[in-house]
Amino acid sequence: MTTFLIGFMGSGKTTIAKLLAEDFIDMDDVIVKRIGMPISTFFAEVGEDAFREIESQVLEELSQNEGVIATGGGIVMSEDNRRILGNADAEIIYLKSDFDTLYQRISADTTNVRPLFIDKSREELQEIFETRAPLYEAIATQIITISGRTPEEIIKEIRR
Ligand SMILES: Nc1ncnc2c1ncn2[C@@H]1O[C@H](COP(=O)(O)OP(=O)(O)OP(=O)(O)O)[C@@H](O)[C@H]1O
Ligand SMILES: O=C(O)C1=C[C@@H](O)[C@@H](O)[C@H](O)C1
Ligand SMILES: [Mg+2]
Repeated sequence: MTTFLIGFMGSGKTTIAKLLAEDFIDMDDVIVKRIGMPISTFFAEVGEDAFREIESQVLEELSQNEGVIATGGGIVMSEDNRRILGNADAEIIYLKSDFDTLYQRISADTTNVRPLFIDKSREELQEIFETRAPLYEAIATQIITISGRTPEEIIKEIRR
């Protein structure tokens, strides 16, 4: 069985995946290895479109895998990606949150500076969030509200 974690930047996909399975796969890490540079550098030097193509390719490959997979926050933007996720015999867990919580976390996370955080204003990022939110909801098989809850509380609910 495959478990995909989906959700906006900062929703805790990587954090929760790590707690669910030691040998989890983080799509962003797979992509960083493949492109040989940080995602923010790739966005600046090659562009977001090229990133999205690689992201789709990686998703296609990983959809054959077993185990826990943390996806990139933008995975739901492509119809192809949504089809791959929908066709995979997989659990798709949406880590749902309000925008303010996410923005606070993204701003505070100095170890992982997201390219969209650098490039966009708060208002632009909120617009992206509002476009994506219904897409995450639509493909999820389980929706977990994460605001105000610890990672331990969240994995307890996922396992229940
Ligand atoms: N339940 C939680 N409560 C408080 N802080 C959390 C929680 N889950 C994650 N965090 C913190 O929020 C930040 C973002 O978490 P994480 O990197 O796991 O998100 P992500 O969904 O993988 O983001 P991205 O899509 O950018 O990869 C980190 O600093 C992490 O420590
Ligand atoms: O939300 C997004 O569009 C992104 C989220 C990250 O996981 C990375 O995949 C990248 O920074 C793009
Ligand atoms: Mg992550």
